[in-house]
Amino acid sequence: MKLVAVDYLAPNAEQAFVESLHQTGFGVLKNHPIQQSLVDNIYRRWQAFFDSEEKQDFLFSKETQDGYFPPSVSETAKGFTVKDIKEYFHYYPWGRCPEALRPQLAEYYQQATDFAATLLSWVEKHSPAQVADKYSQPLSHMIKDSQQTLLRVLHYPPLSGDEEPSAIRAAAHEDINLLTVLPAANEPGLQVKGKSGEWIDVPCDFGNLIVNIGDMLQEASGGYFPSTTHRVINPQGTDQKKSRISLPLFLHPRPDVVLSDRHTADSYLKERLRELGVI
Ligand SMILES: O=C(O)CCC(=O)C(=O)O
Ligand SMILES: [Fe+2]
Repeated sequence: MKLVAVDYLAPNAEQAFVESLHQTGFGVLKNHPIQQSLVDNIYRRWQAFFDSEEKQDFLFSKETQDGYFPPSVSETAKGFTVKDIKEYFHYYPWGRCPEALRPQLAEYYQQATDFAATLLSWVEKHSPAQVADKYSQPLSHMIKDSQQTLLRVLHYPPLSGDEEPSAIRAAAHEDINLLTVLPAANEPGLQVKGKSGEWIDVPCDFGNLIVNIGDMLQEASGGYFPSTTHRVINPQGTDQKKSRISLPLFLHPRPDVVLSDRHTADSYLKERLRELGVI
């Protein structure tokens, strides 16, 4: 299995991108319309936030799940017992955020959500008819006016050497949501699991946009679009001293959206969050 960046401006971009999502659960886009200077700026300013003690003033709320999640409470992936080596901030337009950082994050959230709606319309248009028949409404409508779409600012701190031996930055997992949109991080490390169990580096050239299928779209498409396992590995050598920042946007349907015979978005999300131990 190989992941190749699709040129957003190429005439066959839509088909090539959706085919990559079908084959691998991942699609990588270059020359896409999301403003790279905005992403750069967010990486820089949030690095300063994570380096400061100000973050303690924005501790997350267990009820609403917005705010700062310190390393001591960060996730343990399904099936693992050791916590990931990361801290993160959950941004929702209605949630807590340092005011000085809000305008940029709000702007990115809007741009990336709008672009995701376009990508979902590509997915729908290029789904085989028997797959598209399963969608309870157009995919791009499922996320319209959703209050659940989550922008996560992730900071993987430099390694100190006294991490638990088996801990990694993000243990192998699948995303819960419909679709994830992720600008290439400022350092490598993201890998996706291939069909024969091999780990493949996601092309992380600065400026690439990485898109992956989440469990909810796998559910809604009857498995045609696979929610592929991925992870973030630890850096080696002198790179151990470097932080890594990434910015996944997890597109969530409104809670009442029907995904399948078994699940609405809400019932699905609750089941998965309980498994993760965060609710
Ligand atoms: O940091 C990354 O590159 C990916 C993060 C990720 O997979 C996640 O938070 O679900
Ligand atoms: Fe993920």
